[in-house]
Amino acid sequence: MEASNCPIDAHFSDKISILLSPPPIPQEYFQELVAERQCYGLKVKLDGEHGKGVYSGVDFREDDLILKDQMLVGAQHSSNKVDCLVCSFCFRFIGSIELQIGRKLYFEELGVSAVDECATSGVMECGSSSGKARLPHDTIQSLMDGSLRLPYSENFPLPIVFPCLGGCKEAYYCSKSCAEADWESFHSLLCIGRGSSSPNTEALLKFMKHANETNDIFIPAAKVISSTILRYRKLKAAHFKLGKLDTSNPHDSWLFPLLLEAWKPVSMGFKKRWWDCIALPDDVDSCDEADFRLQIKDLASESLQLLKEAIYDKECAPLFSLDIYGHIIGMFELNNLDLVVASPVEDYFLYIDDLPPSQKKEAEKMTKSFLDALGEEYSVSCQGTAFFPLQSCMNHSCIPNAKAFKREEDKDGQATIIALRPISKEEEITISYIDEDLPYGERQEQLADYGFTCKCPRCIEEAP
Ligand SMILES: C[S@@+](CC[C@H](N)C(=O)[O-])C[C@H]1O[C@@H](n2cnc3c(N)ncnc32)[C@H](O)[C@@H]1O
Repeated sequence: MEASNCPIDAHFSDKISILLSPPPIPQEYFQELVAERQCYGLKVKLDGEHGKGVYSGVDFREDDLILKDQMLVGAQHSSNKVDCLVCSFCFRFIGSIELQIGRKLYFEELGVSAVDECATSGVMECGSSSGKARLPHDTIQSLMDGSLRLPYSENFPLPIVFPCLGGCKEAYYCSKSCAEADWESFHSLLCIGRGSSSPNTEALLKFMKHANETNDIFIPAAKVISSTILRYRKLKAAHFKLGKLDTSNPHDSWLFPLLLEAWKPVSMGFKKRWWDCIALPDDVDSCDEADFRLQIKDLASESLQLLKEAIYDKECAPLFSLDIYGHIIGMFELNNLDLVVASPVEDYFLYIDDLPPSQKKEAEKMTKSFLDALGEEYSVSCQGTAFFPLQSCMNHSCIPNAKAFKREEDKDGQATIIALRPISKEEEITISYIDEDLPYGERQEQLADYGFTCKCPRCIEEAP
């Protein structure tokens, strides 16, 4: 399906095709990533069969840490925001155990709750949460303002909450450095506060509302565009400073290479257009497939229009083409690792449960009412969508030799990959994109979402 009749797509078609052509693997780029992450045993290579893949440069033993990958861009699901307060840059839980619990109960009191913690639509539901004990409003307030302390919560300290540099009430941080890094990398253009660099924060609000009401995958996509623009501006400023560009005559032939350079980290991501690669939902008949894909494309077009009104930069115009926007969203669809950070509230209640009987009895006099008010979902992990530049180069196998695994010490949104068995030097490192315990047919069905049929040795053996 062609991208669109969007004028930017037609006007910049040459540049868009350069931005979208898969680059040869720049070894220095991946070497830099490997060095930054200090995972020196890894190499990214083209194996010819499945595109890029990650290979081992050393021997790994079972349970060895292979990689701790930092995300290039990520966003917490909108629906998850009522359940946990996390740093908008590194996704670490912030505030205090009391604030986490009080905030969740406060939203429930208001009748706002996440419809489904796994849903990607980001839609929130209003209504009363049935079957849970209610706590007085003042008690919830005192949890949130810190005047009420829970027993032993000092054993679960969380970083204090840092506000957004632009003054919005949407983004909070675990530290000044995260607030500054987010501001410089993504948020200055997407902030709806008074200090925002967006020329039109009203349009930005409309964009956010549209994303929250339709599909919150548009938010990380907007972050990709914003970060590319901000990188481009930095590169341009550095070139001017070094006298490499003539300020009186900024020429396209000088500026486009800077845009390409700014786009480079995103260009490495495997991608296809969203409306071409998205799996057909079970409730859509195959004879309605063309209509369904057209609706998805129209939705992306609506979202892009709003984003364009909010942050358009004419020197970065090709980024606002529907083709590029569709490919960015498709990149999130096809790269399989979700953002997940476990909640410290779970650890807190488990700690209380494990106390010696007399201490437990005493502590529970206070904690029980909160646990009852929180109900079964007393602790919800932070969940979102993220793109990890190295992990996303790992191919799938139904008999993987590695897996993504959160350890006790992994308290933020990084992706941790661990060896499942000994891996020898030069072997490809594979992970499973799905639950590999499923039977053959179901595995293939789920892998169809990633656009391929698995032909790993196990699938070959189990194929009917
Ligand atoms: C997360 S990317 C993995 C890196 C990718 N090979 C690349 O070139 O960037 C996922 C895509 O890689 C390809 N892929 C991964 N594992 C595969 C496999 N076992 N068989 C065929 N294609 C695979 C599919 O096209 C899939 O959508």
